[in-house]
Amino acid sequence: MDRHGGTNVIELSGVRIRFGEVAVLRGVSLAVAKGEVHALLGRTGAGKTTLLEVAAGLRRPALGTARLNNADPYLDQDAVRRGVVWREGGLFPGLTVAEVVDTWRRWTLDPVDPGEVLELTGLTTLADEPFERLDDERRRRLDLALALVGRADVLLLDEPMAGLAPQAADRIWQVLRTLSSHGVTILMSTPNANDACRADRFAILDQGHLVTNGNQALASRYVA
Ligand SMILES: Nc1ncnc2c1ncn2[C@@H]1O[C@H](COP(=O)(O)OP(=O)(O)OP(=O)(O)O)[C@@H](O)[C@H]1O
Repeated sequence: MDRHGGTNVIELSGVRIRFGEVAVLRGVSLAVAKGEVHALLGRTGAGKTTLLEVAAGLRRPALGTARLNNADPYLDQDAVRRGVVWREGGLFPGLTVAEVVDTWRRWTLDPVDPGEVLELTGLTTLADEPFERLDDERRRRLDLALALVGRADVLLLDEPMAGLAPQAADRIWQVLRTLSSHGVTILMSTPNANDACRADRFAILDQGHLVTNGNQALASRYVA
């Protein structure tokens, strides 16, 4: 049971993935409760993106199971509204922030009101700004806004603070906390021990194994 009295939204059990001779995930189990922010801490190449791909239903484990709201995310794309943000977001040149959101909404069934996503991500005052003028941190917030357009219940975020200065990373954390307080479940990867320690819980991915219930002392050994 999670802290909202429901079951876990994300559940991975014994997940194994191998690329040729290389075993990247060697039996990884992980559960994330509704409204929880869960970090995956690991060095470059540890397999964090691969794990997020499994949770997003983009990759099927050779062994083990993945469940989002009790459904297989690979087979049942509609069981849960998921928003996924990879490190290289792809957007539309020449548009303002509001136009980017509007364009995205046209591709989405039953999209959220644009004002709502801009407010949740703190972009309301930047609605008329050409998105190319946004700095890295605001671009990340726009990526989050787009991920939310489809009423995502689950966000899978690949290194959402990568390359940001501490103050800019704080701003992203504020947005994640707002989303979590609205019941959005978040699984994010990070190579940064400090960010991992700011999540509700974190787990360390090391040599294909997940060390759950990571603590701060353990995390500091894994700083990238
Ligand atoms: N499609 C693929 N084919 C072969 N090897 C792959 C493939 N995708 C990833 N890998 C390898 O699997 C390992 C884990 O990659 P992954 O991208 O999941 O790690 P990561 O923890 O996200 O690291 P990074 O921060 O570098 O992205 C790496 O050694 C990578 O080279």
